[in-house]
Parts: sequence; C-alpha cells; structure tokens
Amino acid sequence: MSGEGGEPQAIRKLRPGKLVIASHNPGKVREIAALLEGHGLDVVSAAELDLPEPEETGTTFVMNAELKARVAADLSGLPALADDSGMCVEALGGDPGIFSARWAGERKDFGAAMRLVQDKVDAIDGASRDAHFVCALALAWPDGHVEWFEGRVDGTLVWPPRGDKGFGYDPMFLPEGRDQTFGEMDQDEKHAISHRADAFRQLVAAVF
Ligand SMILES: O=c1nc[nH]c2c1ncn2[C@H]1C[C@H](O)[C@@H](COP(=O)(O)OP(=O)(O)OP(=O)(O)O)O1
Ligand SMILES: [Mg+2]
Repeated sequence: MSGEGGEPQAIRKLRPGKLVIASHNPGKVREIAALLEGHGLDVVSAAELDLPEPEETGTTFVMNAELKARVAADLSGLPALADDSGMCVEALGGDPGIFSARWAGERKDFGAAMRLVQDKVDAIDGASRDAHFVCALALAWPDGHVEWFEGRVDGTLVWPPRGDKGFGYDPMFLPEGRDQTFGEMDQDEKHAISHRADAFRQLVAAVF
C-alpha cells in the first residue's frame, strides 16, 4: 500500500512469537495453522482466547478481514491474522461472496447452503457453472499497523456434492483442471492450489 504521492509503506515483518488466528471457524483454523507451520509462531485461536466474533459489516473481503484482525489484536494485545473468504458464482453475480458463511444460517448448515447455490444456478437457463473462491488475509498489530493479501482459485460447480474432507462449500467446487473436488482432496492437495494457499504464499513472501 502506498500513501498519496508518498513513499510506499514498508512491510512490517512478523517476528517469532504468539500470533492470534482471528477466526471462529475450526476448518479454517486447521488450514491456517498448517499453512503457518515452520515459521516459529506460537498460534492461538480466537476461540481459545474467548475473543468475541465481531459482526462482519464490511462490503469487501479485505474490509471484513481487517475488521476481524483489528478486534482480535486490540483485545489480545498480540498480532492477529484474520481470513475473510467465500465462494463467488459467476451466474449469481458473485454471490454468495462475502455472504458465504451467512447463507449457511445460524446453524452453519452448508448442505443447505450448497443446495441454495445449486437451486439458484439451476433456475437460470443456460447458466454458466463457473465459480471462484477468494481469500483475503489481514495481519493486524496492536499499534494499528495492518498488512493485506488476497488469493483466488477458479473452478466449476458440481452437483451432487462430493467428498467430506474439507469444510463449507468444498464438496461442490471442482478446481480448474482437476477431477477431484476440494471435498475429496487431502489438505496438502488442496493447499497446492487453493485461494487460501495463494494468499498465504504472498503473506509468507512479504512478512517472514
Ligand atoms: O476453503 C474453503 N472451502 C470451502 N468453503 C469455504 C472456504 N473458504 C471459505 N469458504 C466459505 C465457507 C465459510 O464459512 C465462508 C467464509 O466466511 P467467513 O466469514 O470468512 O468465515 P467464517 O464466518 O466461517 O469464520 P470467521 O469469520 O470466524 O473466520 O466461505
Ligand atoms: Mg465470518
């Protein structure tokens, strides 16, 4: 990021020590912990610290990631990393997008959310089944500094859903050029190509 006409802001390095994973989604926390392995960080999740789950009032993935990271850094006094992500379906104008978690309702019923996506696409004559996942990461420090990164993976929607290895919409997402859905892949295979791994590659290159 650079200020108007000013020098680009230096990237803040992340030193070995405690880092809060500012997420209340166990599937995500598991993936993030694996993606951060080997960098000397002692990761602790927002749930373990009893941090609140803030309302996601932003209008973009990056805004929501920053909002979640900021709350966790301010309340814990530690650097905090948040992930805001979602599945964007071309035929639905990018929905569910930033509303991907909310489409699953309070009960986090992704079976129902996947069916809703399928029904809405199915109702459109000749609809494209193209979709992509986005992952925005925000790394916030208690003094107000923040870094952002964004990753993406393209693919198509399959029906019925396949596999039970991932979380969220994984069973209905077939990444480009593959014959297994994210739900059928082991974590390592998903991390070779996922939106989250793409964002983490950028984070790792910048802050370590
Ligand atoms: O790799 C993924 N594979 C499948 N589904 C995914 C993925 N990545 C995001 N998604 C979907 C489900 C998730 O619930 C929602 C993100 O919503 P998002 O608000 O960022 O996360 P969340 O509410 O589940 O947890 P939290 O905000 O505490 O980090 O998009
Ligand atoms: Mg959320």
